[in-house]
Amino acid sequence: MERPGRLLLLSELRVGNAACDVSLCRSLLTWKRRSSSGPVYHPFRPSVSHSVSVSEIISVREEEESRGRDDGSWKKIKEREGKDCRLAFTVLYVERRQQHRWRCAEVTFTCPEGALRQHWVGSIREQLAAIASRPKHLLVYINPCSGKRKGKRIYEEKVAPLFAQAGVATQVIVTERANYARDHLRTEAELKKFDGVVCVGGDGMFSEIIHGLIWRTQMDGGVDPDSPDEALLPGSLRIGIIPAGSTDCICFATVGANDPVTSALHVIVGDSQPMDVCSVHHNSTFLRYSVSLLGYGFYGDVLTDSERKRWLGPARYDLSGVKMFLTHHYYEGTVSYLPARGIKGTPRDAARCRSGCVVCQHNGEQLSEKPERYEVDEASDSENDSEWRTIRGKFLAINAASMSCACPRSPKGLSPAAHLADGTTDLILVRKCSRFDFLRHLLRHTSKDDQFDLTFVEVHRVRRFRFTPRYCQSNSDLDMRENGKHQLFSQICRDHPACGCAPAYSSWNCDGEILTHTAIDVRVHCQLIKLFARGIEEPMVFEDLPNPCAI
Ligand SMILES: Nc1ncnc2c1ncn2[C@@H]1O[C@H](COP(=O)(O)OP(=O)(O)OP(=O)(O)O)[C@@H](O)[C@H]1O
Ligand SMILES: CCCCCCCCCCCCC/C=C/[C@@H](O)[C@H](CO)NC(=O)CCCCC
Ligand SMILES: [Ca+2]
Repeated sequence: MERPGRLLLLSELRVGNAACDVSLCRSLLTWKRRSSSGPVYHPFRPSVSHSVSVSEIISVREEEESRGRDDGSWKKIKEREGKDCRLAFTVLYVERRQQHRWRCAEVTFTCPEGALRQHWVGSIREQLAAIASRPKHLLVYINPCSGKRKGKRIYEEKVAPLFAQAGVATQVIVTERANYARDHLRTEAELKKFDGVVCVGGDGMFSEIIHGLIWRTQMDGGVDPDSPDEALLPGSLRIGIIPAGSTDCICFATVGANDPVTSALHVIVGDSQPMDVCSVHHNSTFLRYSVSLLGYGFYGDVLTDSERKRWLGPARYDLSGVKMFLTHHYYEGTVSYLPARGIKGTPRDAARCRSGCVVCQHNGEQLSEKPERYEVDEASDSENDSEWRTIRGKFLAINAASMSCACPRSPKGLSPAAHLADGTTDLILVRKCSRFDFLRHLLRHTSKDDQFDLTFVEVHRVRRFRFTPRYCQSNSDLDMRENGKHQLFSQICRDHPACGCAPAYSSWNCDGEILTHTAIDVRVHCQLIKLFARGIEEPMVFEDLPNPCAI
């Protein structure tokens, strides 16, 4: 029973031919078919009830009076649809489909009189306007070259009409070159005018957006991005991702699907998902930020090789993946890391990071309440500090996954138990092993088997790590990528793997971009940015499922 104080509206309205009791409470719009004997409970004819949370209503519109008036079909429409459009209003709302997809559904209510319709429409609009987290003005960047080059069409056909229906104003910029969006955000964009930034593209385009926004925030706040020890300032604008790229792992891991309509709806309802960001430095020079994968060895080589095959589209990764698997290069070097202590969660947990994740909440609160704890670790981070661990060896792959990196290629991801916003990254070390063993490890990314349960694989949840390739160790300040001799030999070996000579170094794959240095220092910044997302929702239990019987 609803407490009377919470009930805003209760009317008998029609939905199609059926009379319904329709109520609007503070957070719920409910319509329930009346049984023929009135609103009394009938054990053999249960009435169908639908509820929509106001937070998931997209918009409400009054139906047009002119429909069918001129050609005399008005009466027919009335008869067929059982409604008088002059007194009707339609509510557009989020409907959940399979595999975390959202769609915009609608229901039309017919009122007995115009004043009642006004009252209903006005009340719903008032409630929607009171949701402060909904964006009203968005800055949209479209990469016309992402994935299968369909970004512009996807935005125009699937996303723009939804934003228009929801009354979200946009400024749309189609990028003209790589780094156009990043540079525009750094220097030109009037960010005060907007409630968020939307990027239409892949992980590389998202990377441009965060680089622009994070840079601008640090400049405005007087923070030096070149200092690996300085805490970065969080930005105020949320970012929406309309997936149109080749991997789209950031969208997949934060929403659960790579679907432009689903993403647009998460933007409209004003969702918010905090996310960790890693800063990557070489000595005291800032290189890049990363939110998904930092991969040396296998994933670095796959990316380097695939960049020469861009014309192939998303299939380039499969081809380069097979090639690099057969090439089977290993790399020598030293990894040092600062284990994440005093936090919840481990990389071998069965639990996954999901919507409203308690691990992320707990760790985020702990790091913001006791930043000194974090700072103490950071301040005493000399190589001699007992907290730091060091591993020297030969590796096929060194991967740091700050989130699961789930994507359609690997629905559980590189580190299935990694968290979006817990202030840590999972450092995965795959030591030199046979081709057969490496294949076992890789294939486990696509099955239920545990990819870490192998003797040559280890995984550590860390807050900071460093890597130095072996050939840099004699002079750690010198990065051998800048040494012409080694670069030349390495290039020859890369292009002619049959020569049997192992290359000295690989490259880092940083969220799909190649880094210019191999010796790096990586630090996780807990919850530095926010997305228009809510994390992957758990599948609904039976009682929560929308009733399939439409009214
Ligand atoms: N107008 C443009 N012309 C050429 N390149 C662009 C343009 N705008 C952005 N870029 C660059 O294109 C690269 C790839 O873009 P994006 O990440 O959107 O697609 P993708 O590589 O197909 O997808 P994914 O990163 O998911 O694999 C990015 O590095 C980005 O900087
Ligand atoms: C021989 C059979 C092997 C099958 C194994 C499949 C394993 C798949 C794991 C997928 C991990 C994706 C990690 C995501 C990285 C993104 O930040 C980045 C940018 O989009 N994508 C790539 O680098 C693209 C990297 C694509 C790698 C294949
Ligand atoms: Ca994380």
